[in-house]
Amino acid sequence: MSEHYFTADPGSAGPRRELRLTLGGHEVLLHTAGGTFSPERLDAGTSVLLREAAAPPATGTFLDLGCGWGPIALDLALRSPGATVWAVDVNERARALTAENAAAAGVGDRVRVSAPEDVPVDVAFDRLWSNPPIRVGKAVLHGMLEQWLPRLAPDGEAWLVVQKHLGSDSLQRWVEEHDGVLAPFGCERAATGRGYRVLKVARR
Ligand SMILES: C[S@@+](CC[C@H](N)C(=O)[O-])C[C@H]1O[C@@H](n2cnc3c(N)ncnc32)[C@H](O)[C@@H]1O
Repeated sequence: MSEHYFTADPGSAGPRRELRLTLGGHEVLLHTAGGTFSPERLDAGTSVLLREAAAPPATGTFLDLGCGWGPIALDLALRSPGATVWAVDVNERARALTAENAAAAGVGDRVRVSAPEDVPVDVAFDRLWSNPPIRVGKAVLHGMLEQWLPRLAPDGEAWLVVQKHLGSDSLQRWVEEHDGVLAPFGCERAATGRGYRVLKVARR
């Protein structure tokens, strides 16, 4: 059985940890566990994304694609008091931690934790924020973007953080030059920091 954090069944749970973080301007006490992404600390790339992405609107429907234990979903929900945030992950333990952390942060009623296949098809997203799972390989990553980017609302924006040495520039080119379902979308490099690029994707 695989023990990668990005599988549905991430293997042995490993230690539970407490992390005290400031998300969306609020200090929150969260729990993480082994078998999820970056359980020891807020990932550097996630931190760059939260700092560099344009402030989300106060209301709307947002998506955290690949939520892990939930830092992006919680940041969005705490910043935008009128928003509903879908927190989606294939990893069951990650989803359980996100639900627990959202409840502890007081936003459990606005964070909808879900397996990818359970998000209703008629939900459109005003914002998609993601630290996507690069290590699943290009084919899977590209498939995820082809599945979720077309679900952006007409004025929707996606903000993605990708490590430069893990292919941020080629991912940007791939979106820009896509001549299928992503043809309506442009992709620009909105920020750089600590070896990461923040990409903004929106309809041209
Ligand atoms: C780089 S981690 C980011 C986790 C979290 N958002 C953070 O910033 O700490 C990427 C996440 O994507 C999830 N993932 C992998 N494949 C996925 C898929 N097909 N659909 C949704 N999530 C997926 C992984 O389980 C992992 O939790």
